[in-house]
Amino acid sequence: MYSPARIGLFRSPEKLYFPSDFMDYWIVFFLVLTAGILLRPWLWFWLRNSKTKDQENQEEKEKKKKGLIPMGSLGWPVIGETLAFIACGYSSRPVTFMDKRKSLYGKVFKTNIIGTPIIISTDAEVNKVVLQNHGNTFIPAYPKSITELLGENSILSINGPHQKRLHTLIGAFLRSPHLKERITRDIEASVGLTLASWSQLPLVHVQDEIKKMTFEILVKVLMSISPGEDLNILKREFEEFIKGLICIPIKFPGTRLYKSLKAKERLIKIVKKVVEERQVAATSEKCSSPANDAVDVLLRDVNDGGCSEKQSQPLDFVSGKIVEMMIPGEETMPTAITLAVKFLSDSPVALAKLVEENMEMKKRKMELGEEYNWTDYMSLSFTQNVINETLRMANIINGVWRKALKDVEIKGYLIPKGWCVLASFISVHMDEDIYDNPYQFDPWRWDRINGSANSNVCFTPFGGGQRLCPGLELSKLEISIFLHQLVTRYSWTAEEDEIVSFPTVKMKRRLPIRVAPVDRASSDLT
Ligand code: HEM
Repeated sequence: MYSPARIGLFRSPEKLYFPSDFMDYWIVFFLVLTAGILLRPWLWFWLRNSKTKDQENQEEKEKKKKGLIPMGSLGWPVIGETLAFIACGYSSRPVTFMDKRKSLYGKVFKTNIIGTPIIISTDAEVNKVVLQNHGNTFIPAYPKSITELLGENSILSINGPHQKRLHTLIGAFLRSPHLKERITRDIEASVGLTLASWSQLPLVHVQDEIKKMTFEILVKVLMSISPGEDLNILKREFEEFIKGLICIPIKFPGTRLYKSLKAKERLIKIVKKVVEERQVAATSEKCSSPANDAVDVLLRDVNDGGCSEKQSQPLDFVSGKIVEMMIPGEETMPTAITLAVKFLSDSPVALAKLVEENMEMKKRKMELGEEYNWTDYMSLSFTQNVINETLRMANIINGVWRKALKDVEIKGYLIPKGWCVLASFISVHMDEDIYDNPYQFDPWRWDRINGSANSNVCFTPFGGGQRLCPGLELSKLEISIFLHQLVTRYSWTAEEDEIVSFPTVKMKRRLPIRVAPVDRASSDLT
């Protein structure tokens, strides 16, 4: 509140009557007016100037932002550069799309695919930052049909602490020596029966036939179901379900998406029966032994109060997660094995070395009268080189799509909020500045590359960072066992075939081969 005493400087204390107060007001008014008149030009200039500076800063920021957005072309309205992208996918060099733009705009560029403006990174370090995802800036971005089929709480699309928790839980189980020891016997049995049946057939299409085996092993790991009628029904429903992963996202009776969603409901029902039986057994016996399968792992977690927000329907939650975990393993494993057979069929020198290494171990084991341990398979260094080289060249998951939740700057490139980024693994795997003769199947290159393949930012067939594939070690073990039995007990001849990369990696003719048993122990190794 105004108090005349505060301006006592302008009056004597004895003149404290109304006109004096009135004068005080006048003096203040006069001073303010004078100051206002004198300061006005300066104020006007200052305000005008500072406004311009704000604008300038804003403009500067926008300019800088624009300058940082990677260069590139968004192509035609709506379709963007989709046609060129798909055409390259169907060719024998799917990476041509990226290579062409890389040479025009640099390692990170923008484009537009299927109506989505997207930044593609062919730079291993940028990919690493995207995969590490510190600060949870990126979320997975899938086509609409996939998000519809997965549901919003799927392990493949959730983020933050729940994703981390589930990832750690599943990863710890899939990497555990207990599982690997136990599953080694199951894998050996499945591979043995599969190869024996192949040798009875005049012609085998590896890509189709191997799926029975890999699915059988996957289901064993996830819920301990053995071959039989239940497994056959499960397989049928699962195949119907995944047909809709890449389809037009229209959902009404008769459409592909609708049929797949119905198959998912039936699939969850079958899995839930297994989960319910296991829950009954779990409550009747106190279990302290290590988990035998993923159902055990998830049930124990929900019973211990984990994943608290899903506690209202814990058995539905567990069943849903089991079905979701079938997706990443179902297609990738058969493709990896099929392409290993393809590359070895075309590389007799590498095959001879593989036979030699595996026969040495087989003879040693026979002499000692020992069973194989999972570590025996993983210790075969050339076999591991063959697997790494297969995964590098096969590019089964050619990259991952993410969406930026805010503006992110990586290595001087800006990924604006709301944009998608494709971290392209295939571009790095086939980059001749990183790998000499990248199109040549050369397992020996892994001896020349310093450091482990598992910690190499230029080698990411299993992704990396927060979402690194939890099935990595299990996959390598399964492929090792398959290759061991194939090359130590059988020989094969493959018919001509080609790899196609769109929409997923496949053999054009499903890789037809003829398999025959051989007794290598008593014959020459080559
Ligand atoms: C050669 C075989 C395989 C390849 C090449 C492969 C590749 C990948 C890749 C690249 C990712 C990361 C996806 C992303 O970042 O968005 C991933 C995630 C995943 N994979 Fe695999 N995978 C293989 C086998 C398996 C198997 C056998 C299983 C299960 C037993 C499995 C389970 C998973 C799961 C659950 C995730 C999601 C992890 C998460 O988002 O937290 N994968 N896989």
